[in-house]
Amino acid sequence: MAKILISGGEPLHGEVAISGAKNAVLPILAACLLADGPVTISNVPHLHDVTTFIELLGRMGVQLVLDDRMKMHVDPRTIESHVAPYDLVRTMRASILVLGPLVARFGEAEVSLPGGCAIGSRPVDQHIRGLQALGAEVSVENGYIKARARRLKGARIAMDMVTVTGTENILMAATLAEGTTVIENAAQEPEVVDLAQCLVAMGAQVEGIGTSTLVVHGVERLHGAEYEVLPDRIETGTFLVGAAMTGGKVRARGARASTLDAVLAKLEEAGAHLSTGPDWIELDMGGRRPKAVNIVTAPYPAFPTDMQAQFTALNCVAEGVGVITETVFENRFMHAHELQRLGADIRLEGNTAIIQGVQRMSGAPIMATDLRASACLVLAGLVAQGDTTVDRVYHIDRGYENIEEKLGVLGAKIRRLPS
Ligand SMILES: CC(=O)N[C@H]1[C@@H](OP(=O)(O)OP(=O)(O)OC[C@H]2O[C@@H](n3ccc(=O)[nH]c3=O)[C@H](O)[C@@H]2O)O[C@H](CO)[C@@H](O)[C@@H]1O
Ligand SMILES: C=C(OP(=O)(O)O)C(=O)O
Repeated sequence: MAKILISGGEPLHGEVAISGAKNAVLPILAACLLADGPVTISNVPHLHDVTTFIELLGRMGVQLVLDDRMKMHVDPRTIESHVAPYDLVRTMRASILVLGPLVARFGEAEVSLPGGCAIGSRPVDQHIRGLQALGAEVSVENGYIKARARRLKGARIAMDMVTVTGTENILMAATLAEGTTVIENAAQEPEVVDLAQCLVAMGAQVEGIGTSTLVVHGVERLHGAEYEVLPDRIETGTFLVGAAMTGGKVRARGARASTLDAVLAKLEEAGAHLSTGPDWIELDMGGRRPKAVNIVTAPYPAFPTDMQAQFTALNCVAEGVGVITETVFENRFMHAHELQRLGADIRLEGNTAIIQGVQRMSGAPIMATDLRASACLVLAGLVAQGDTTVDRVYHIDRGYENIEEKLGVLGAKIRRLPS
């Protein structure tokens, strides 16, 4: 298994280009199943999850071509299978996003249950309940969700909790339903907004985009379109935290500050000087040590759970005590044990981590357990004295494009060790 080796101690300095958002491009690729013509997607990030999604759509018969300008041309007209098999779904939860589009457009879908993963049990009951409310017959047999419907019918659906992919699945399904669907307690994440805007570009009628109530007036058909994926706010936040932890100065180019309010507020609280423009964010730490910050994760617009691990790493070397409370996933502190191996002072109490910042951490071999945990460990390696090797970095390739190259350009001493 490939590892990443980091020799800590170099402040990050310079400019880094932000890629398209993983959590936006995946639902947008799923939305292509709804169209009756080709869709062209630009700003597609080169990520392992994107490759897996392309393989999934390809197995269904969808034609996908990446041109020399990094635009993805998706032609769903050749689809011949409505099955998402276990071997692909198990490697990527987002595969569940084909469920709504398949049943809405083709009247049937068979999608493997994604199952639990490292950060929590992650059930899909809300996806199933929402489709049933739209009139689909849904059963779970032999590990597969099987859904059927002649044509979905609009309904009022109140989600029991805010779920990002749950909202996305129901939103996509509702675009081709007969009549109007109201989704209450909908997720407001920027990636949900991006998907909704892409659906509108394909001819969908959606009101309330960006609010907790989405109103979808079903249409007979969706057509092909061109759409540019929004920049990745979590990748952006990760580089900014890296700059803050190392006392450096980094400009994230192609970033959208409006999607990062809660994260930028915490970076300012940590002592960073921030400036923003229409498509960039610059963080200047001026060589200072960050101050510890308290964080409570929650659905957007509150602080994102996908940035929790990175701020846990920041608190490890900050001045003072930081308390981090994780309210979205029940098992998202596995990085804490690995950070302790570097000398971090962390006490876990249920869903809370109490972190006493230390003057310095020291390099050690550590192991990534999930995507954002691996990013957090790489950040910790940037400030730990000596060499840190992060094992199981396949997790990081799911969601970060060329992370070691991008950090290398910013001055980090980092390289990938082949397996
Ligand atoms: C591909 C993608 O976009 N992934 C993101 C998405 O994951 P994902 O969409 O899977 O996460 P959800 O928003 O659905 O999960 C939020 C909470 O709701 C629970 N839940 C969810 C659905 C359901 O049917 N039943 C249920 O109980 C989950 O277990 C969790 O505790 O949002 C998460 C929360 O912002 C992010 O961390 C992930 O990066
Ligand atoms: C948890 C994440 O992704 P996924 O939902 O695909 O597992 C993430 O992006 O941090």
